[in-house]
Amino acid sequence: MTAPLDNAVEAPLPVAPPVIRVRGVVKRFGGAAALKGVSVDFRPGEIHALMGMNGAGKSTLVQLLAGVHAPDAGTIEVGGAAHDHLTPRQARRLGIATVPQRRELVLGLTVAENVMLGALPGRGGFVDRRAMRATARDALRQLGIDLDVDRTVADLTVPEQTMVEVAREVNRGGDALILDEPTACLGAEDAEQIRALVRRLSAAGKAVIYISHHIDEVLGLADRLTVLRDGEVVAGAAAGEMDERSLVRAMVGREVVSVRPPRRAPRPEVGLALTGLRDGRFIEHLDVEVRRGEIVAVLGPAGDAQSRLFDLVSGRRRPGGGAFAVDGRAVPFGRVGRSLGAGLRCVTGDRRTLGLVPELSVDENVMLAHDRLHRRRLHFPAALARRAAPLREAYKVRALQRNPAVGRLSGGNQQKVLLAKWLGTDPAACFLEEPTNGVDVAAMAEIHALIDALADRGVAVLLASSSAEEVMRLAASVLAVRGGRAVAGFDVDAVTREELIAAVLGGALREPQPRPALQGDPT
Ligand SMILES: Nc1ncnc2c1ncn2[C@@H]1O[C@H](COP(=O)(O)OP(=O)(O)OP(=O)(O)O)[C@@H](O)[C@H]1O
Repeated sequence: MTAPLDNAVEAPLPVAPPVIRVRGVVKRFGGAAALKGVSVDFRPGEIHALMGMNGAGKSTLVQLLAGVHAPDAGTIEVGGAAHDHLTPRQARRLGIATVPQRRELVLGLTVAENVMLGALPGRGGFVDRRAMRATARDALRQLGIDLDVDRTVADLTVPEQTMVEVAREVNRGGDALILDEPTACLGAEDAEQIRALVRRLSAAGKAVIYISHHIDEVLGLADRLTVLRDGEVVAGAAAGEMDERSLVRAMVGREVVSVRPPRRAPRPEVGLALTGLRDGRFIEHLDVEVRRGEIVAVLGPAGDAQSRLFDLVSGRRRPGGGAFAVDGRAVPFGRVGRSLGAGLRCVTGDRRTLGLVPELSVDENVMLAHDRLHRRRLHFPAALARRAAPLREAYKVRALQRNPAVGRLSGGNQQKVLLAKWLGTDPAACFLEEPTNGVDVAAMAEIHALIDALADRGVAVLLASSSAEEVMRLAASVLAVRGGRAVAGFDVDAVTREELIAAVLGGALREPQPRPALQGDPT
């Protein structure tokens, strides 16, 4: 997007003045600073990536821009006027629009109605549907989005829904668009559609503020990078001036190396067995056997069988047929208590709605499963804190306050709480759905090491993932699924990443995550 910088040879190209200038902003939560004097400029026509580890302050910064929080010090200058804080309404009026990770659309309404939400054209007290459809069509066309405006939003794919939301924000006058991990959990093709839209936004002169943990993606997309660490800007550069290594170093403060331990021979006992599993729609037929001490992966395109498998194995839904057993004992489907009693722990990939209770504290969430299993009802805060402390430490849960509501943690730290909650309960077998969703490069290496340690302790680990890198890092064998049916089985040491991707669906797997350098001897 921007011309390569070669200041030594040529005079720098004129750069557009910033649409937003952030100067020295400080934000404290309960006395602890999430942002410690951050200054950064966002320019029109520029894709500006905000990078940083979990809890670095990225979301807090964009929340100040969107008027969700007020800074404790510093200013936000928009279009030349300085503000010591913005309200959400002001931010929107000034053209700052946010497209959060979770879609904010009315699913039962059409594309046109959603694009025009809040600005429906009226005639004689009625909505002028013709004008509404025409304006929506035009708004989509201007962004190069090819969608039928009469379709119901519930029927759209996830990337199509993201596009509708972006179109709505631009139609409402958004000049600076904040996109928070818009490609998280998307397959490669869907993610590319979103990136193409982002490029069109910047070509149309919009300032794009892009939060992502995907290093490859950011290096290929962004014009400018700002790295936050512990609430401070530690690097700011044109994208061409940083590579994967310098970016990881800036984010983490050191190199990140993931050590893959030699794979131990699993024990002979089968810890978890799924036989002939089918649910009529997402899973056609699945047989999987995981021995104690083994990690077996089910690799499929993002959104394919993984979450349905979680629903079936965890007891949320009953399948159309099949059987499952833990440690050789049959467990009835749909009976959460029975499968917990048998020693199976299932960790959802949807921490927000299924995994955690956002209003409860970190300690309460960490101990929730434990206390349920041991039928504990009384919670004396000091005792709870004492019991939660070793798990918080093992899973490196970081928060500004000692024990905030879990909903206040950064996304990656919420993921660590979820893993601690279930895996700290001494499982015989576990099912992990996308366990490193939204975590940073360092946390990913730590979580992978914790999963290795589970297998070392003899736990049977079934991993459902849409990341070829992740399954190659963790599993000994991989079952590739496509359309809910197992299409091939692989020994990880005898397959390449490309072969895995080809088996699943020619590139529809999750985007490569930040990749810690790998050390170790996969025997
Ligand atoms: N409302 C809040 N109350 C208390 N602490 C908060 C609140 N919002 C954020 N924090 C804390 O501020 C710090 C920065 O969080 P933030 O969500 O900005 O990080 P992030 O860089 O977006 O991380 P991630 O990549 O995990 O999403 C974290 O320690 C978080 O727990």
